[in-house]
Amino acid sequence: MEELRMSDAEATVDGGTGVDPAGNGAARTAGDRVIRLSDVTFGYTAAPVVEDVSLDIHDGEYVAVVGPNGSGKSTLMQIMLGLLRPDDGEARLFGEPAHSFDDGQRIGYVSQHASAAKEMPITVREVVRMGRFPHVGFGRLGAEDDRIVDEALATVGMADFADRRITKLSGGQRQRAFIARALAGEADLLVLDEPTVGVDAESVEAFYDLLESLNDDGITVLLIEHDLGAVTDHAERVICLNREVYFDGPTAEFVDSDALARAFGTAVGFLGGSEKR
Ligand SMILES: Nc1ncnc2c1ncn2[C@@H]1O[C@H](COP(=O)(O)OP(=O)(O)OP(=O)(O)O)[C@@H](O)[C@H]1O
Repeated sequence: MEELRMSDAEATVDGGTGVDPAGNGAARTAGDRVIRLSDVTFGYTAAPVVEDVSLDIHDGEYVAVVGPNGSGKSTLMQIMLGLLRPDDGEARLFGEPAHSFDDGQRIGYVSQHASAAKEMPITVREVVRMGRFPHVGFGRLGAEDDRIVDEALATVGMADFADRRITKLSGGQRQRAFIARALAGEADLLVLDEPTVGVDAESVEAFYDLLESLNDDGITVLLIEHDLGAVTDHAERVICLNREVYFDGPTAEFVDSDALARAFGTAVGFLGGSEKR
């Protein structure tokens, strides 16, 4: 899937109950809810691949979605972002029905497939400048936009690579460039679908350190991840999915639970550090 950019609308929040099934963010209010799924069921055919999922994700959280291959993680993500509409139940994004949400500047999307931009003969700076396009329409970028682009490049440690072609970067550098594009767009929700597939181990660590520091700065991070070590090292909350939600709560509790084994239908142990399973 391509990077997702939506347009500009004042975020509204529902006046919901603030119910927090995961027990996360108990002190938070309904006002800072980013995503709400209520009894969501979806199937590409008659058989559901996501069934009866209810959860809230709040502003500033760092949430990882884990589960076996084909367990519905990407589908769930697309429902959250309004790209797929539930057959039953409701998905809300920044308080609006997800399918009609159109605020491109609020969401940055990075996947292992990254973007068609990675094949294009353009520089890192040009990729990052794309993040400003929703802000200036078809107009030209001004000095303030360039300042924001430079700041985004510096934040992800890519200032020295600004004039390098995106095709000449390593996988980890390329993902940093796409994060910078999201930052330049002033996204406050970063959605990442297995962003480090094909990225070398050292860069993976640095990449997760970067995500953590962005999260510390207040950006909400929602991550689909196969690397359970990265999840346990970095995410504060885990949603374990296999069609249904098997676990939704703090990472430390997930590690001690049998949710993973139940979701995978087999005994699965945690691997340390950033080892892959
Ligand atoms: N566009 C589609 N049309 C029909 N079936 C689909 C489509 N996309 C996914 N599926 C099926 O839906 C199920 C869930 O797929 P999904 O990609 O959401 O799982 P996932 O957990 O993200 O998988 P992976 O970890 O392998 O990427 C799978 O059985 C998959 O084959």
